[in-house]
Amino acid sequence: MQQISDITPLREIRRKWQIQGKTIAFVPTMGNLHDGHLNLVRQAKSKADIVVVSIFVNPLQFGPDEDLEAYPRTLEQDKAALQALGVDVLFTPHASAIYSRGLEKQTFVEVPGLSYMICGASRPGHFRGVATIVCKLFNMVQPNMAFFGEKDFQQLQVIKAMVTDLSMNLTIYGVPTMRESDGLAMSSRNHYLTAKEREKAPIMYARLCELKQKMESGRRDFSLMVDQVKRDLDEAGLKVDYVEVRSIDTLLSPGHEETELVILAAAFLGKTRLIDNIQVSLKA
Ligand SMILES: Nc1ncnc2c1ncn2[C@@H]1O[C@H](COP(=O)(O)OP(=O)(O)OP(=O)(O)O)[C@@H](O)[C@H]1O
Ligand SMILES: CC(C)(CO)[C@@H](O)C(=O)[O-]
Ligand code: BAL
Repeated sequence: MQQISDITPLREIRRKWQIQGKTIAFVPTMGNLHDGHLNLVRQAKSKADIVVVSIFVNPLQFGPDEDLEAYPRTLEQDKAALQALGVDVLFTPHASAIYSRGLEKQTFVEVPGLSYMICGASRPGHFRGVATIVCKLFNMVQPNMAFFGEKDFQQLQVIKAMVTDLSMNLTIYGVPTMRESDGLAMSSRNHYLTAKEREKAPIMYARLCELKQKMESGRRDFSLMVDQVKRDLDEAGLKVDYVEVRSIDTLLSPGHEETELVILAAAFLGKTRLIDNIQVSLKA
């Protein structure tokens, strides 16, 4: 595996692969890799000749009071894991090269609508930061396909909308969420949890699973059931940001006829913001 931090050598190797007729898969990350990330890499390897992974903790997607400084950085450990999986290139750009004119002057990409709701309402500017960095990374790596986790479901929808709206020439794959054995979605931010918080954390997914089951068995009083989930999480000591039932494609509130839904939730457990989601089909 080759580690590249500058854009020029990345473009050179990209040109070589192009001449050789190789297909290129890309997995963007912020590092501190766990099995959820590694599973994206495995999927990427199964579909393309070449796999490029990026590690870049993107300042543009963090709010002023968020955890940019504290975000776990574990490059050596990450490199060993990616090497073992047979990744071809690890791209680790520096912020000064990515945002060479400074964050304030940076041209940005914003996907309207989808970026302002749910997580976007709680984290203003977050999805603008995500869309901008992903667009820039796509321009640098020029992949044929890119892989994103369903754990960040709204992010996946924002990226798909950006790719469609800007006529980008690549395929986006969503990969199911990898979980710990007690159901907690794997996340780099789980490291912030104290031992006591870690014990409580699986309750969010457990309540989402129960809600899904009730919906699929015919109950249609979504808002009453959502309120109950919020109360349960609150009683368990989580500070709920949102629990929402949305249409899977648009992430808008579902109409009566819609059958393909997603339940999305975010809550603080101490200082840690946990997010999760589960897909629901009312057809069955
Ligand atoms: N448990 C998981 N299962 C599947 N994909 C995941 C999982 N966790 C993260 N990903 C995906 O990995 C990619 C990189 O995510 P990121 O580096 O932000 O990791 P993270 O663990 O989600 O960290 P964070 O704590 O910032 O949410 C994204 O596409 C994300 O959706
Ligand atoms: C897609 C991403 C790498 C962009 O910084 C980030 O939002 C993430 O890790 O999910
Ligand atoms: N996994 C999404 C990146 C973020 O929370 O900033």
